Amino acid sequence: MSSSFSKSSFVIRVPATSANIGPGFDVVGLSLSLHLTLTVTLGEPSPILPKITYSGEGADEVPLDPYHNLTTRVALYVLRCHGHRSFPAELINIHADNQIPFGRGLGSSGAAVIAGVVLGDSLGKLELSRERMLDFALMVERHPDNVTAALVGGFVGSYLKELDPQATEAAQVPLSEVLPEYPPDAGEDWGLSPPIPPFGIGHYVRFKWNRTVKAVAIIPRFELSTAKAREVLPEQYSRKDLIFNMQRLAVLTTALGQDPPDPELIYEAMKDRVHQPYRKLLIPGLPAVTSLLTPASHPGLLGICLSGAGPTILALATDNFEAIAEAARDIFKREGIEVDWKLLEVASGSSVADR
Ligand SMILES: Nc1ncnc2c1ncn2[C@@H]1O[C@H](COP(=O)(O)OP(=O)(O)OP(=O)(O)O)[C@@H](O)[C@H]1O
Ligand SMILES: N[C@@H](CCO)C(=O)O
Repeated sequence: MSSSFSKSSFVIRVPATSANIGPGFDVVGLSLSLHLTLTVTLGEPSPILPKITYSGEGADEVPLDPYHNLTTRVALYVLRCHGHRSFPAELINIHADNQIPFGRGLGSSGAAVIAGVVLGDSLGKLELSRERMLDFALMVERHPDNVTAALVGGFVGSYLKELDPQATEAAQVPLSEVLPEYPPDAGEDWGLSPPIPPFGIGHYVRFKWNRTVKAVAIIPRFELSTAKAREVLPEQYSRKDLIFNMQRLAVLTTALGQDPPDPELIYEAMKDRVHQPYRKLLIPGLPAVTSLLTPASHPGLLGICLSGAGPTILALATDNFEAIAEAARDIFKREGIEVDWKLLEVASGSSVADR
């Protein structure tokens, strides 16, 4: 990932992601072909704060003040950790064009965070490694599945490393210290002592992916915040349920790379007992969609699950995409829920390019 400041304009592109893929709660993520694209314009140094313009998903609700927008707040965090007091004076405009719907389980916040880390890296000419970028992202979004897949692309598994007590404390500082209220009150200095991430918070590996497998995203027309969808989960699980998920996850990570893919194996391996059963209360139609659509009823279907924290449903398939999506639409309709659907490919990770 290159970052040069001699460019007058550059473009950052970050994909959507689907986390969990059934049993891999907070562990696996898949990058998908919807993007958050930032076009960054540099010019003559100016004391005026950079202007943010925005189009696409979330345009009616996203803050355009660089001190309040998630992406620019994260960029400022990265810059502050490297001795910069504020945005560079040469930063004139950031245009964000976003295809990733907010609060639907397609990793919009993870993409915004990764875009911010990459932006901070480029503006500060930091040349951070991907591993170090992940450390910064994990100080903001603390489950690694979405941000890792958005950063590196593909079908990815990740874990948070067990750090020594001092580093553990450093990695767990409250979010309000990582992304403080900006700007400071008049006369106050926000200083140059933001919480620096420890090194190596997250580790990841990319699994094989069979390119004939596509993702049908069935997207209900309502938002569900990740925070709300995590609140309904229990603190503890039975041994039986954990073994159920681990057995399936171990099979799934290899099964989705095999050629040809085995629908019987994958369908069962995408079942989950750790998060989906609890989230059905927030997503009417979820149990019906994940149980009534099968490879027998819809040839080409491989498996079906909740995408991230929901409410989007992800169907992995090699064929029959429209019939799968329309069948899911009918089930949601019975619950009074309208949906949109998109056929998506597995995408590359985040990138920076000259304009
Ligand atoms: N491009 C963006 N720019 C600024 N803020 C964003 C952007 N995208 C998302 N956000 C913020 O993230 C929030 C959505 O995050 P949330 O974690 O609830 O859902 P999600 O990331 O879409 O879903 P999931 O984490 O389940 O995949 C939005 O309401 C908004 O505040
Ligand atoms: N693993 C996370 C992904 C959502 O960001 C969850 O399911 O809550």
